[in-house]
Amino acid sequence: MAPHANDSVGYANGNGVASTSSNNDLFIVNSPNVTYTDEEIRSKYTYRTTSVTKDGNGKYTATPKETIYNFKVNRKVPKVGVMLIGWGGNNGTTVTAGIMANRRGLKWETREGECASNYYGSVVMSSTVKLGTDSKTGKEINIPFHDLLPMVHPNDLVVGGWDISKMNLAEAMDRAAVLDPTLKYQVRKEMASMVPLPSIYYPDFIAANQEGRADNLIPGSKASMAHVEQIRKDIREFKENNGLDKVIVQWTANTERYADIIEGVNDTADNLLKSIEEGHEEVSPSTVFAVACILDKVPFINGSPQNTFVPGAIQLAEKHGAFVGGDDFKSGQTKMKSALVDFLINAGIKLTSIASYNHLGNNDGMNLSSQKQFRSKEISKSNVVDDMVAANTVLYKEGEHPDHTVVIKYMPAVGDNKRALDEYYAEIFMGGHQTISLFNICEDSLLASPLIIDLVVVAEMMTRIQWKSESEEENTDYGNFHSVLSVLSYMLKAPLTPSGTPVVNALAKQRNALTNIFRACVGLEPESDMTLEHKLF
Ligand SMILES: NC(=O)c1ccc[n+]([C@@H]2O[C@H](COP(=O)([O-])OP(=O)(O)OC[C@H]3O[C@@H](n4cnc5c(N)ncnc54)[C@H](O)[C@@H]3O)[C@@H](O)[C@H]2O)c1
Ligand SMILES: O=P([O-])([O-])O[C@@H]1[C@@H](O)[C@H](O)[C@@H](O)[C@H](O)[C@@H]1O
Repeated sequence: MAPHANDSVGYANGNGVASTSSNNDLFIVNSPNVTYTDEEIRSKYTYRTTSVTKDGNGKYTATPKETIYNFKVNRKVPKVGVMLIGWGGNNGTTVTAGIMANRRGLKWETREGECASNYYGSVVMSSTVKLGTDSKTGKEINIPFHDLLPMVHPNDLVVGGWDISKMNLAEAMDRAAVLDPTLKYQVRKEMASMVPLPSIYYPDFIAANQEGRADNLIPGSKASMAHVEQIRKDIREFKENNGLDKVIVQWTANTERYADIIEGVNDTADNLLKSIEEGHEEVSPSTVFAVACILDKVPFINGSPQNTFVPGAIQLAEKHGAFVGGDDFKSGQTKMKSALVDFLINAGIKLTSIASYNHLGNNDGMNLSSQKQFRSKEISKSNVVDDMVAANTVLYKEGEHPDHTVVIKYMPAVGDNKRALDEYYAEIFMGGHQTISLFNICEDSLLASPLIIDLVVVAEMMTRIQWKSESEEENTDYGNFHSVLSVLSYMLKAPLTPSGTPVVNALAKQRNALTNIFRACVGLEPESDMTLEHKLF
């Protein structure tokens, strides 16, 4: 893997600019459609699709279509900070300690022996993509995903954030009870020096059982934009105090209830701003944070299932050209579901029932023991099969779908080690049935933390990618991707997409979209897996 900014032979030299020399890059694309300078990679990419029309007899006509896009990637790897809302929680403390341990190359004793720091579970840091095939042997050449584009290295991330609990991160790490004591011991001093910034707490949005934690609050109400302005100030100061080029903000605080969508309150950008100005009680803390970030074009990602992005927030993001993404980290039970359902339905097996139960004992589980907060999670965990079912009209008639139930119970004894029990029931050939029963122990925060890292790295990368279509005037400026970063969907249960565009939950499709968009930025075709070179000879 190419060295990163802090290594002696840096992928990025002193001022963070990736060297022009291809020697420091793991690969260079040899194509007339790709050019490299000190600052940029530019590519001319032919996007091939198939346009389909249907005649009166229901017959389709498929017409291949080509659109040429020009992509521009800023190669300068910036100094990036991530501010977590809910920093003192299980995910927040775990991801912070994890980055710290990786940065220091820590090892620690466990019952199974010595364990070394790693980024397992991060698609960016621990998965590979196929670059191509060896020109001589024809064998696949796979490279680390992280080397596909000049991405930030998580070891270089500066972490901070807010929490309604004033507990320092060492004590909060103990409260989370996720990491091994022999690891905690090595990071304790540094973690103890980290104290979450005061946050905003509107009791009606999270479970009443969270009230005991709320001892670290920004005073006053959200009225007159006071909370928005405080959050904006917090982000500015974090950036200045740490000498950062960029900050990404993520919500990993507790699951909120859904906010009612009310005309005149949160249905438009102007109404939402006016409602916050007036202190309207139906604007949630997560939406207030989102608005604060949007106003300063700080990318904001929602790792929880609530509808933070009310219509007014989306409209505001589009108006400001700010990046937003969400919802709800896709960590364990649902990630498995989105892969298994994809496999079953694409294998022509008629899934007819999904029973999805889990119990867990962490604070998130306690918050979810309240019906309104559970409802937010039930929605995000239930909708994840819709696109796969709708795509197979052979198995399912219009509106037909498998039975699907989601149950979550709070059982303190198991802590963060969620027990997920699933039963998939399906019809198979000639009246047969297949029953798949899964028992999946998901150490929730150890599965979610790498996703927090991937969301930061990919979202930041997206701020350095611009595009324009070939058909536009030569002097037309490049533009950013749409404000709603649907490219983040692989890490999320309920992917947010631009209004009117389809929601894709199939895990393989999500990963292909992410990988192939990054490949296109360096002028490489999507990986088709046809391997005709091994079939036509
Ligand atoms: N595998 C996973 O852990 C996983 C997967 C998907 C989604 N999530 C979501 O991630 C979130 C965090 O999960 P967790 O296990 O870390 O929960 P947690 O309860 O341990 O941490 C949440 C933290 O948020 C703080 N908080 C609550 N309201 C706040 C506010 N308004 N401002 C600032 N801080 C606030 C709490 O004090 C707590 O420290 C939850 O919403 C959960 O549903 C987690
Ligand atoms: O990602 P996943 O394992 O399907 O879903 C999980 C839920 O099953 C769990 O109850 C909840 O506490 C976690 O926050 C997470 O959302």
